[in-house]
Amino acid sequence: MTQTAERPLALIGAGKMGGAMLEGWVKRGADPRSIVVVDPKPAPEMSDLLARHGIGHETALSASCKPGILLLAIKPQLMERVLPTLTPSVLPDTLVLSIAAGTTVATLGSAFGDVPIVRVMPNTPAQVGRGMSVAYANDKVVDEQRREVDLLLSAIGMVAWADAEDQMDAVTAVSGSGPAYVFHLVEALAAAGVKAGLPAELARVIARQTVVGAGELLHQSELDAGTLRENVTSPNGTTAAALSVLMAPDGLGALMEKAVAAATRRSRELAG
Ligand SMILES: NC(=O)C1=CN([C@@H]2O[C@H](COP(=O)(O)OP(=O)(O)OC[C@H]3O[C@@H](n4cnc5c(N)ncnc54)[C@H](O)[C@@H]3O)[C@@H](O)[C@H]2O)C=CC1
Ligand SMILES: O=C(O)[C@@H]1CCC=N1
Repeated sequence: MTQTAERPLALIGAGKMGGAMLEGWVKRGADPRSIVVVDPKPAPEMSDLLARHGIGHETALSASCKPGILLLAIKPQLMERVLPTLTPSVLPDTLVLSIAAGTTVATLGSAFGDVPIVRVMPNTPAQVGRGMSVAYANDKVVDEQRREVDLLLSAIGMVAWADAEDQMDAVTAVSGSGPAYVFHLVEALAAAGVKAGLPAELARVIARQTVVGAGELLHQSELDAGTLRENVTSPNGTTAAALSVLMAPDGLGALMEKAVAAATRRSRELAG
């Protein structure tokens, strides 16, 4: 991170997502003096992390603090109330980053004026350095600032750039919310194992480890997901029997399409 004690990164909201990003940066050795956390009510684990690493914490951003980067990680519904309180701290060269679902560049611009703004949609695996972040920049963002954002986000996972702001709603639905779908898959697989006759604890352990192992294999392998799926599937075997259900016209594909469409719609609604 290139932020300094004089122009720190101010993290506004150290909850589940802002906290996951912070934890990712701390694990990568970020200089605690270059970060200020603003949260009126951080979770106890977050307060511990801040204390352990000597990261400054305030309940409101002090007027004297002029962050180099202002990272907004509060709920979209709070933006209208909180943004005006931050305006005095934003200088013309402050880079405003927002991870809020739905909150548009126009909304941020109406609070802060003609400043560089980047919307970022991260996800919680950032906490362990395996995040997926997609960024969209307004036309005030210069190449050096794009590199700065790349550097910041690549420290906690992969980074991609969207070239149109309206793509951010579908991005939110796929990668922002996506970890929840995978965690639900673990829950559903374990529940199905119980229905098939397994003790609950054994079903929980094997469902979890199967997703962990498949994710790690996907991570380490050069093969795409379809090929890795085929490698499990013996002709006329057990996997083929299951996939004939999951890949039926009304199977997982159709369900996923409906789920992603619902999340995309909700992201658009949050824009107001
Ligand atoms: N949870 C996730 O997986 C993801 C969340 N997001 C976005 O991140 C944002 C935060 O979501 P979560 O972390 O899940 O919510 P959260 O509720 O866990 O965290 C929000 C934090 O903001 C703090 N806060 C409330 N008022 C504040 C104020 N005036 N100033 C500073 N901090 C304040 C709260 O105390 C809380 O710690 C949302 O806009 C959401 O759309 C984006 C990607 C993924
Ligand atoms: O559920 C939400 O609205 C946020 C945005 C993406 C993940 N969590």
